[in-house]
Amino acid sequence: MFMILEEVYEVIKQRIREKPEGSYVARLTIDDKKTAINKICEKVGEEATELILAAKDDKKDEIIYEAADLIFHTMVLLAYKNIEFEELLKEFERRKK
Ligand SMILES: N=c1c2ncn([C@@H]3O[C@H](COP(=O)(O)OP(=O)(O)OP(=O)(O)O)[C@@H](O)[C@H]3O)c2ncn1[C@@H]1O[C@H](COP(=O)(O)O)[C@@H](O)[C@H]1O
Repeated sequence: MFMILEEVYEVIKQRIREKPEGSYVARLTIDDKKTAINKICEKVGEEATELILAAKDDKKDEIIYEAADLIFHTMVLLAYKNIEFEELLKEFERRKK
């Protein structure tokens, strides 16, 4: 089940690399580095706010939807910074008690 995150991460990396037409990730990352990182960070902030609002409204479906949006945009940020998914997993492993 967790494999899906890794699969999406690989697609995100491919979109950043090849910038195919019609790709949301390509649209978010196509500009010069400063603009791209600003656009990605703005989405991360926006999705975090939407998740907070959903949590406060106590609407389970919306919480799940907004959490997925936030995780997705966080993955775009990590991939754009050339961080491997494996490196994120290792950090969780390191924290495991
Ligand atoms: N998981 C996602 C995913 N989650 C959310 N989103 C997009 O993130 C955006 C969320 O922003 P908002 O909630 O603000 O909605 P919006 O108003 O439409 O957003 P904006 O266009 O204004 O930025 C939407 O446009 C969603 O389509 C995603 N877009 C793509 N993916 C995955 O990423 C892969 C690559 O996508 P493309 O780059 O589009 O090929 C796909 O195969 C999917 O697996």
